[in-house]
Amino acid sequence: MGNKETVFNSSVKNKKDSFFKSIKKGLKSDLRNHLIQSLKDRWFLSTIIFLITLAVSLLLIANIKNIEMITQLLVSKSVVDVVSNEDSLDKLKELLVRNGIKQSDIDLAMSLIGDRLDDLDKDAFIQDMIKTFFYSNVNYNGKDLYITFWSMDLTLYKLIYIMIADIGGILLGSYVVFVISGWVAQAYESKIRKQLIEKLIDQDVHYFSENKIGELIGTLVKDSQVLSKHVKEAPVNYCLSFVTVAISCAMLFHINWQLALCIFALLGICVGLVLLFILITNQSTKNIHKLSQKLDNDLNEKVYSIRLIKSSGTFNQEKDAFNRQIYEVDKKNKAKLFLSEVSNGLIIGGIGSFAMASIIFGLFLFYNETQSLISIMTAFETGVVVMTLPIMQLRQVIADEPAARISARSVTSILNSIINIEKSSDLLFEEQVTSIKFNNITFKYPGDEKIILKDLNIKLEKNNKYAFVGPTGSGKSTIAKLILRFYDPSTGEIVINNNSKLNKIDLKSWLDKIGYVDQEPQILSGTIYDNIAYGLQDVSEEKVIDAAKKAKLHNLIMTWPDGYKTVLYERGAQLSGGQKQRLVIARLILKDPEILILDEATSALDNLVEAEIQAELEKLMVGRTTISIAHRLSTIRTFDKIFVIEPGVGIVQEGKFDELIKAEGLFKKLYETSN
Ligand SMILES: Nc1ncnc2c1ncn2[C@@H]1O[C@H](COP(=O)(O)OP(=O)(O)OP(=O)(O)O)[C@@H](O)[C@H]1O
Repeated sequence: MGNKETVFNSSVKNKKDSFFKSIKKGLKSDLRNHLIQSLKDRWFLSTIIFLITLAVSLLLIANIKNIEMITQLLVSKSVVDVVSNEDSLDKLKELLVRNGIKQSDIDLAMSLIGDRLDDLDKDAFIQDMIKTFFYSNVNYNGKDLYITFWSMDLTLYKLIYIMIADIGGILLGSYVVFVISGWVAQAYESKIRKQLIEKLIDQDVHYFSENKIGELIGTLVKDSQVLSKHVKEAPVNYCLSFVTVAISCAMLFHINWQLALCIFALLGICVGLVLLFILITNQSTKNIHKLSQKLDNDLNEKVYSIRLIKSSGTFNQEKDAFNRQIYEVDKKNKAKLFLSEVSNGLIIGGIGSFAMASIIFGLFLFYNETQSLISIMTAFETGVVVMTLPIMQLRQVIADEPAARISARSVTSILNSIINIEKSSDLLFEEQVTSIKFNNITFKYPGDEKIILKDLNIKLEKNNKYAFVGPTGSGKSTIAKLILRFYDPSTGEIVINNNSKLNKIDLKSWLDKIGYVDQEPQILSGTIYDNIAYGLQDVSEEKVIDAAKKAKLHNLIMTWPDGYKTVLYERGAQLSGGQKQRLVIARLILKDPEILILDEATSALDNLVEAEIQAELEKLMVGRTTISIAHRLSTIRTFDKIFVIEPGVGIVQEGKFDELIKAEGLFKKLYETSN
């Protein structure tokens, strides 16, 4: 028994702790930081938003007083109407007779006071009657009923004009506030997108292996939008609700504290329950977001590998897999609605029916005080409606908050991600590259224990052609990636011209000297002209055309109706493998780099096209330092030095093609198996 109790107590304690933790976390959330930052960024506009929101709240609240005064004047008007009516006395006599008073008694009474009635100052009588039986603040001057408020004599018509002006002010104020907060949100969304793009472009290559591209794009597109929508709506609505509730609370307590206490106790219960259900649904919102992110990512991946799906005939398999995922998200979303919509129900059904609740409370409290009932209740009704309007508006903001919180977290996690490879430096590399030296390089991919390169010591010199060969996975491409600084070595250093450490020099100034061809030619959607000139500023049209001619691409381009303005599809989908490689070579020719890094540049081509492209590359290699990673050993016959790498061992042979082919070893084996 004691044990059970301890377990129960500790589980209650844990739940309590996690409840308070989630409240604390909520207060310190990334979302809150984003909201504050967005307001700080546009502090002037934010101040205007705050002031106009304050004014709108005051205008809303002014209606409470207005309605109270209008009701008082209307009730008083009925007194004036009755007393001023010439027939009223006769009607009163008829009424008395109908209800059992003798006509003779009435005549006797009238003979006693009848003459005096002619002398009666009717206006003073009406005034007195209203003040005695109804409202002490209502005055009558014989023509109009009015209430003196802040030294103004307010008649019924004046109050109606004020109300119309008030409504106009609320409309205009709300419109202006939402336009301005839209600006603030739009500016923040653009800023966030800009920062995300900058961060992702600056981010290390490794980051894109660790994080899914679909999720990153989702954050860039979807999360920044969700966040900006929240930035647009949350501050205005919270501010409007807070100010309106606070001031109307003061007014309602001033009108009648007992009734106000009942309403605010009810409001407290509803708000508490809404917050509780938001916290309860938080976890399922997170789970759904994760599932949706996975769906986005898979969709992105599958569209990217559509050729694989088409060629493997896995259409139905893929459709089924997606349908399953969509069904799962759908099911979870529907299940979540049971809990999440309780908040909506509470706001619409609970807070929305406060006006009715106030009538019920009012009836109990003022059953025997009819006059109080009419004016207090009318003012109260208005007050409650005014107070609940912004809260109803806040409903959507509250419903969207969990999703906005997750989006804020995704955005923040990208923005706060650490970049290990420093790209900019004061040390610009402007001299010619005479040597690249690998000093005791050991390399492991980040987060991976496997050593890919161990104690690597090599020197690459100007105008020579170097090749790296070896079985698959031996680390050839990794060497190219280290020279391009996709990664920094785990230990050891790469030294340029015997005096500059590669990780200390400005990366752009270094990459300006390198032309890199990947296994998969990198082609962007855009015109063929822009693709050739990619990354270069101020290149003349003549030079672009000249480069295309040298890469044997010009004649093909001229057969297209739009010539150099032809827009390429994504990844150059309408080009053949050979045409893509020629485009990349044209880009290299135009860039005219000192160093060429060719990572299996021709491996995807057939023999005939490969021979043609190889010939273009050979021409390009003249007078440059070339680093080639080659599977086809025939392409490196004329190279100055070939490094042979064995996986897990490192460089096991080096020398010229003719020397290596004669020696017993890995190179000979590779050569024999490739033929
Ligand atoms: N981003 C990465 N994260 C972790 N390991 C990686 C990463 N990229 C490559 N590797 C591993 O590093 C090793 C060397 O890869 P690398 O691409 O350099 O080999 P390679 O010799 O160029 O192979 P191939 O001839 O097949 O292109 C491989 O075992 C590979 O699995």
